[in-house]
Amino acid sequence: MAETGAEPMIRAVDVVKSFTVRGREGRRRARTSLRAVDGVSFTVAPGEFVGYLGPNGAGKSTTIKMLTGILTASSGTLRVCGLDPSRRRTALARRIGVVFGQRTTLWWDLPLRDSLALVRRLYRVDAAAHRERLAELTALLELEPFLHTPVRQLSLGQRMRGDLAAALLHDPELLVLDEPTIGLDVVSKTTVRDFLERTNAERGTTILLTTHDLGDIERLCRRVLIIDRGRLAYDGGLDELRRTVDADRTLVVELAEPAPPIALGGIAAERVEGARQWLRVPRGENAAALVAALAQRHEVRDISLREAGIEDVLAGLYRGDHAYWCSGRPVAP
Ligand SMILES: Nc1ncnc2c1ncn2[C@@H]1O[C@H](COP(=O)(O)OP(=O)(O)OP(=O)(O)O)[C@@H](O)[C@H]1O
Repeated sequence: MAETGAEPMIRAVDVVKSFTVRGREGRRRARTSLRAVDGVSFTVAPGEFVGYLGPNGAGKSTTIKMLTGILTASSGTLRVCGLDPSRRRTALARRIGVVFGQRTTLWWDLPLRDSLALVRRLYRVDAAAHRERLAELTALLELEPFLHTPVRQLSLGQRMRGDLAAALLHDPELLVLDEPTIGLDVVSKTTVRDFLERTNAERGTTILLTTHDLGDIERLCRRVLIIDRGRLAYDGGLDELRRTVDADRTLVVELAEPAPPIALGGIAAERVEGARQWLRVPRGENAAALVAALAQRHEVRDISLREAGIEDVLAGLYRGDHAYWCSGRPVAP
């Protein structure tokens, strides 16, 4: 992370959240303690756009609930905008915006416009400032066509745009998003991503984004934090992550005619479709030598080498393909 002299927007030091889980041990009822977040430390500087990633059940939502004061940490230190979230929840609410993609904070039966007016009162936003900000958000998020529609009649994409407006009406310093593009179609996703990018770049709003959407990650997150089984496993840039993991590449070969699966040394075709074959090139393997050997043995029409995308990198990490991943130690960016 680029450290600045400023106070971090988020500071987490050795944060733990344990839950008591009821289960059975043989025929006995038993209570066990589950560490959903297990000693997580990181900082986020003002103006950063950070992805908070990890497989299902990794501890992302639990972290977000602690950051926003919904849950109290079992131990460790947490400061958001310099405040302890669980003790200063109301003060913090005026300085942050939160959007949960799976549920709305808007009033179900009210038209969107009235819902947003109520948000103004909750956050005690001055009427003139509200008018100005609402006009701006209405234009950016294209809310006009459905401002007078009750929230319950809005499509998912319209509702998400309404929720984003509600979260940003009081011009918060930090925006925390939990799966904001879940279930949205391509056009709505693009609108939401464009909007988030602009909000971060032009207003300097710090954004922490939890998502499983690879498009969100590639498009928006310069830095990612990856959590697995409650532990922080990576903190650094997306490009460094690709390089650190050095995931396998794929050679796509178009032969002159269909042939049985190619086998060259230890490398075999993983997929065959007509004359086209896909070969996984392991890390450290010399792709040029492989191409030369292929050309000697087969009549090749076309060949291309596909670098691992972020999808391959994350899939490898989540599968536990990489040693450091299982150790749970942070990897230096
Ligand atoms: N209130 C709770 N009581 C007991 N266990 C909980 C509670 N909330 C979460 N957990 C457990 O804590 C772990 C982390 O859950 P969390 O919801 O933070 O994961 P997540 O990374 O957000 O997952 P997903 O991507 O599936 O939303 C899981 O094992 C979950 O079952």
